[in-house]
Amino acid sequence: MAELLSDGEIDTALAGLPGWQRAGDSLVRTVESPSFPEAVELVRKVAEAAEAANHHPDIDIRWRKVTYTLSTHSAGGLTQLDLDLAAQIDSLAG
Ligand SMILES: C[C@H](O)[C@H](O)[C@H]1CNC2=NC(N)=NC(=O)C2=N1
Repeated sequence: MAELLSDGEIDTALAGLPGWQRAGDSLVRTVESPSFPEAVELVRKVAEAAEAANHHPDIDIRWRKVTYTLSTHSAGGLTQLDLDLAAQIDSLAG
């Protein structure tokens, strides 16, 4: 099982993930797309990446704004799996 990250490790990682904020045991980013179909298309790509990694975000779709919430539920907090998925979402979101 992936190991929980320390507060220091999370702070260091967040310095390189400017769109993301920590909210307790989660990382959160809201991505605004130009339109609803484009927002859903991004969700589809994120879903593909998440399924390939077997690590899944919570996703809240509100018109063209989508909020991704990352946490490793089995570990009860943040792990490297969440940092990796955050970086993947960033690269898909552009
Ligand atoms: C059995 C399977 O490995 C687990 O249920 C996976 C699936 N996706 C997951 N996603 C996330 N975010 N946390 C998990 O603990 C998790 N567990």
